[in-house]
Amino acid sequence: MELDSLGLQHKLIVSCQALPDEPLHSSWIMGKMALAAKQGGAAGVRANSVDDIMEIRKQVELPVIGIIKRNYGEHPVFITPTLREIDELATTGCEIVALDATSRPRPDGMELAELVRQIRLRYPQLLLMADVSTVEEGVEAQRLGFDLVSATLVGYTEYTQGQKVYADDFAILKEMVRQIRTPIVAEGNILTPEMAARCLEIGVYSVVVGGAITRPQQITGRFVEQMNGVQSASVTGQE
Ligand SMILES: CC(=O)N[C@H](C=O)[C@@H](O)[C@H](O)[C@H](O)COP(=O)(O)O
Repeated sequence: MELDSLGLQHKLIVSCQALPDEPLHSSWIMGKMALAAKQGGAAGVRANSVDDIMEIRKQVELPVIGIIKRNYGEHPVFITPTLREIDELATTGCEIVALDATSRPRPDGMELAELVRQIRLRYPQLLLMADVSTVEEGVEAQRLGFDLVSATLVGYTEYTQGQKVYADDFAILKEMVRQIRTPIVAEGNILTPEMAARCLEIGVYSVVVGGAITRPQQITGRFVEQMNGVQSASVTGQE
């Protein structure tokens, strides 16, 4: 499959995810989230688990980036960690699969290069998106032939803790665009429409927005945080 045939270039992809410990955990709700995203003009969807992807595909005809988040004990690699998750995702017909492409060892001990080789052999049609946390990991993902490189894990690996993709006017994305020819995806903590537009100016291929659209507990939290500590005019006026 050709990436450019999916119509994702310079477009918004909405991540519709709610894990078991989140209030909206439900394939039915994720299907409706995807429908709402489509009505709002999203060009694609990112989703977790076979059940959610199947429901989303019933609701919308948009390209899907599929992942399976699975924990193997205490192992830190959890986004599509092994070939087992790839086999499961292949049953959904999702156009793109995203997987952890950090330099960390995988739970089954397989090297990333070998995993990519096996996926290409089994599923030559599948497009592969590398979820990385550093520019160097993005460079390596390009070398391994990934179709997309996404900044998904910036700030989420032990060695990038505390980093935000938007720091210093998206410095890390600028560096990825400069060093990597593979299309770059801005993902993770893109919180406003202005931020998404800025990522396009910087030269990314697409922007993935999750929580700021589909996690109401996060959206509510930001309202509350902003409002806390503000003294209302009427209260201060009475003093
Ligand atoms: C680190 C991790 O587990 N990221 C996950 C990857 O699929 C999702 O939980 C995020 O929602 C997604 O990347 C979009 O990011 P944000 O929700 O910040 O817009």
